[in-house]
Amino acid sequence: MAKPVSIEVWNPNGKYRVVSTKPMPGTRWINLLIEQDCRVEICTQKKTILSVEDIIALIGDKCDGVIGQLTEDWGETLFAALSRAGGKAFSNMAVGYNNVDVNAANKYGIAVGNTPGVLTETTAELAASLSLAAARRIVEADEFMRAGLYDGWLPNLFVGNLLKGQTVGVIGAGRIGSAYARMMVEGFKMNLIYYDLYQATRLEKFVTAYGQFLKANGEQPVTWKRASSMDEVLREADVISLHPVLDKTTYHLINKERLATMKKEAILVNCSRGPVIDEVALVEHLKQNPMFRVGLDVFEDEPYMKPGLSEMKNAIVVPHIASASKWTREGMATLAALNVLV
Ligand SMILES: NC(=O)C1=CN([C@@H]2O[C@H](COP(=O)(O)OP(=O)(O)OC[C@H]3O[C@@H](n4cnc5c(N)ncnc54)[C@H](O)[C@@H]3O)[C@@H](O)[C@H]2O)C=CC1
Ligand SMILES: O=C(O)C(=O)CO
Repeated sequence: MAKPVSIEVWNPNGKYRVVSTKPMPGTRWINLLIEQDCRVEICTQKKTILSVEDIIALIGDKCDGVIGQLTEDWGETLFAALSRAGGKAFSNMAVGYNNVDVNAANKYGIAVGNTPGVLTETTAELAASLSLAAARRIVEADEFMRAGLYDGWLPNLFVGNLLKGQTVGVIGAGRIGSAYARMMVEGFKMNLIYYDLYQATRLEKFVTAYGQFLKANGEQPVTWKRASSMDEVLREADVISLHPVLDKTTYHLINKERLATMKKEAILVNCSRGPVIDEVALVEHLKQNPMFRVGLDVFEDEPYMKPGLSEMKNAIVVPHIASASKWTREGMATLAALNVLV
């Protein structure tokens, strides 16, 4: 049995017991729960990733709902424990729910919620930031300055890629993929090629209208194409950003063979889930192709990186912060609380 976990309690006499496995930003989510007569217990344990045993200890004998995190393994064991404690709802503070076994939740009659929408623009902005940082070699250049290596302007110093007029490729043109595509098309006048199982009609209309606007103003219009396969995107695009869900169909979507079909100077960005890329194959590809660059927010064995990745100058790595804006994180916490109330 896991050791007892430390908790902070709000509204101790509330009728319903709701547990949050982590402190979350803002107080709105706490107030919403208190208004509905909940006793709110927040785990304050100094341990980033809670084990299944830790969470079972938190659930205890009586628990009406849990707000959990994407780092936790919400499968049969936890849903059985929550059901035994009388629980009726589980809310994942994330839009991605690949850590949740929805079938197990259904089996125990536990409703599952996630937090879509409030993180769309924030996540797309990080994907755009990584695209720009990779194209213009911002991290390498910053390290160079801090190391005191700059001794004057040079024609060949940190030469990168111009985005204007190049092609941006989006794989998974849902909420975030479409928001990212709009940023890159409108902000940098890139042409779009995308692959998704469904047609992104609103995105296509946006790019068409923007292209017409540019043309009417005497500028080169932007274009769009819906690719019939993912491979077409990989072959044609200069910057490729991955935004699909993680499931069986997208696991290792980017592998050794597919990396080999990409342009030698392409940029690959991943703000979806780490296992969408075969990270071992990626490290090898980065070694063999120094002009190929990546911007990664997520990793196959999070929080770890595959051997060799951290040494690659052509990789920018950030710790799963794509949705980390104050507004978004407070919004995610609010949605997560509303999910356990309905
Ligand atoms: N790095 C981070 O902090 C964040 C990561 N995410 C990840 O981004 C994912 C996408 O989020 P949203 O855009 O809100 O979801 P969404 O459901 O709107 O978009 C996902 C898209 O992927 C497409 N898709 C599914 N299977 C596919 C396949 N085999 N090939 C191509 N496309 C496929 C779907 O048709 C859909 O359009 C989440 O599931 C989550 O894993 C989301 C937010 C923050
Ligand atoms: O929401 C998600 O899926 C994340 O990865 C974190 O915002």
